[in-house]
Amino acid sequence: MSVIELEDVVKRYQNGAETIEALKGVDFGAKRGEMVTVIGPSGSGKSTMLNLIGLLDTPTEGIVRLDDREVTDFSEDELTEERRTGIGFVFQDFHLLPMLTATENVELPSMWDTSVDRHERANELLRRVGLDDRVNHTPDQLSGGQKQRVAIARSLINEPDILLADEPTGNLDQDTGETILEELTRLKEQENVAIVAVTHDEQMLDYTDSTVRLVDGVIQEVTRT
Ligand SMILES: Nc1ncnc2c1ncn2[C@@H]1O[C@H](COP(=O)(O)OP(=O)(O)OP(=O)(O)O)[C@@H](O)[C@H]1O
Repeated sequence: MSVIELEDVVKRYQNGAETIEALKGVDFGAKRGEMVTVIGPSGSGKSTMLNLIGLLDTPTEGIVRLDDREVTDFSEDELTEERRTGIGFVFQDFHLLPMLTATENVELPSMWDTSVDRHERANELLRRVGLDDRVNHTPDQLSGGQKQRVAIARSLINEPDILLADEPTGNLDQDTGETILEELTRLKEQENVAIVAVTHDEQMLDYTDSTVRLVDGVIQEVTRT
């Protein structure tokens, strides 16, 4: 069963008198333990799709389902909770806080949670991404690939069901990009998360379970690897 699903989703933006149809009836799903990559040219609607999957926006038409529940049935509090704990985000430019150590950056999204030893869990996640010897380093003391590993560890701190990755290799050279993709491939199974990645990077397609090609707001092709 898909943990996140879009059914015949249309998204229109109103720009003054102009209406832009960014998604024109998109069907999409991602399961736990699976990586789905959305690829397409600039302006094809990838970010729009990611915003809907991340519950950061709502469709103009169609249905978004999370764990088989229609998102329109969620209360504001439930939506906030899902965004905070159900979904982890990884960005092209890492979004780490420069004054904080790797451990503190990883802990940050769980600051409200008093039920766990956050420090311990953050260090455990950093160990899992191979950074046990960098826990006390600040971002300026880390390479690009190491920063992205910290960001991946941070995205997992609240044990999300879905990890959304927006151009995760966009700021990395090819070799480093590959190690990050290997890391994500390993983690999707270990952590049992659905990974939805958006990219221009064709090298990602070697690592993904399924590729969705988006062109001008329409899914042109779905390829399973
Ligand atoms: N808030 C907005 N208001 C108006 N139009 C928008 C808005 N956001 C996106 N669009 C338009 O919707 C279309 C899809 O944009 P989107 O950002 O989803 O594309 P993308 O595939 O992510 O592009 P890129 O790879 O360049 O980031 C584009 O034509 C864009 O100009």
